[in-house]
Amino acid sequence: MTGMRDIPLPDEQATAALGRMLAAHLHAGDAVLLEGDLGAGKTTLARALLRALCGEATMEVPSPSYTLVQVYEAAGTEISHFDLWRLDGPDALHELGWDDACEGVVLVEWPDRLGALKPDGALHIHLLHDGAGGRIARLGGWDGRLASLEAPRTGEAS
Ligand SMILES: Nc1ncnc2c1ncn2[C@@H]1O[C@H](COP(=O)(O)OP(=O)(O)OP(=O)(O)O)[C@@H](O)[C@H]1O
Repeated sequence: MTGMRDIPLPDEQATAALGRMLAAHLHAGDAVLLEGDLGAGKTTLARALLRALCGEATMEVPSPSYTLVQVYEAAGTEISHFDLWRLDGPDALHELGWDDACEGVVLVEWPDRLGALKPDGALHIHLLHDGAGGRIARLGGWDGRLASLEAPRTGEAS
């Protein structure tokens, strides 16, 4: 993928700060595809992003591991958080309301399960272990919008 950008995330606070920073750039119709092994930091990033989007720093953000999707609302826009690890195939995705969800903001964990439904122009985020206890966020896609992202600020209240 061209136009990739690596952001170092030395600790959990940096992962959360990246989530908050990204939230400020998201609009209806955006898709964020979040990849990473077990323990890579997907939940940390997703929770910070959703809390920032909804403007509620202490909001409960239940894992969609079993329900496959959790839906939030912010300023009239629906934000759908999918965890597709247990998805049974693309038909099940339609039953979960995928098509309507894409009119708002979608945040997808395990996006390889989307197959042909993977949205064009999505922001891809791959969280990788950096070998020193921290993580690296490898950002790609997003039709040139990556260049406009500022580096996340750490040290803010999460
Ligand atoms: N940049 C980071 N550096 C070091 N540790 C981090 C970083 N980001 C998150 N962590 C820590 O990594 C652990 C796993 O994070 P998290 O639960 O978010 O991962 P996950 O990808 O959702 O895992 P799973 O797929 O198993 O649910 C947590 O203890 C979290 O605090």
